[in-house]
Amino acid sequence: MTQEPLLKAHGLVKRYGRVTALDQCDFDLMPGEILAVIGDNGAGKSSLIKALSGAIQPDDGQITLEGRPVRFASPLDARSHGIECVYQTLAMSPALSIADNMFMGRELRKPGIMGKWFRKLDRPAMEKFAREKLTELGLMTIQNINQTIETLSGGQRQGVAVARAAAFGSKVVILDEPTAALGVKESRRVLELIRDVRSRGIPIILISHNMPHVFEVADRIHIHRLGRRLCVIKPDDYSMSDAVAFMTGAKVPEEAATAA
Ligand SMILES: Nc1ncnc2c1ncn2[C@@H]1O[C@H](COP(=O)(O)OP(=O)(O)OP(=O)(O)O)[C@@H](O)[C@H]1O
Repeated sequence: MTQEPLLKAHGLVKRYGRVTALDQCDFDLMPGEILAVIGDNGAGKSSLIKALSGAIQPDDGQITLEGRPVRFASPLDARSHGIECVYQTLAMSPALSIADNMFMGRELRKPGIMGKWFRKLDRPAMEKFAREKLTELGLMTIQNINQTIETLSGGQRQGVAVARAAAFGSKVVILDEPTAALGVKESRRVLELIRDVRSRGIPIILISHNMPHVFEVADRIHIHRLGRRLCVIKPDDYSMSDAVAFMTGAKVPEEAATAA
């Protein structure tokens, strides 16, 4: 029995004035896989993940989640469908604690008769949840859940952002260049974390320019070129230099690879 894609897009178009960022772009993410998205600068990778995570609305095309058509009005809307995106900027508040950053807009509040915004934060419950999620992903090298984000290393910050996405992103986690600003050891930890998230059954879309990282963790690689999916390859079938040659147009993939 062939598996159906969990998240699928067909014919996505996004124009910014005279620039066509997405040009009839197709996409599919299978359940439980790590799918890398690679492409040259300006190829349209960010536009694709923004469309899939509700940050922009495509001008044309369809997105389906678990076989049902969806149209995300905002990132919040995509989140409510279980799609979490960790952008390069991480969107964290440096002066707030790890626990506070895990929630950000989804804080747990104590019970009461008043409206949500008037009830006190349930700090013990938030700290417990944050501790559990970080422990689940083996991230408890962080000593204190009340430590502020600004006191963490780059890798630990990225870890908290990934843990937050994995904790709330029940269906899909999208990571935009998660190892870009990190050293060798920290990158390694984040790659392990990505595998841990997959082992919990959550598929990951990984946007990266780092070919060794992509080839190390990806199950499949979506190669993006000139606003559309050029082909999908499996890391075992091609070399990194083949992938770069496809990305830049120096080499044309044979037909068979598009069905990978
Ligand atoms: N908000 C915007 N306004 C105008 N043009 C935009 C906007 N966002 C993206 N573009 C253009 O759309 C095209 C695709 O950009 P996009 O950021 O999606 O590419 P990318 O593959 O993610 O690039 P990079 O790897 O450099 O981040 C580029 O030509 C870019 O200049």
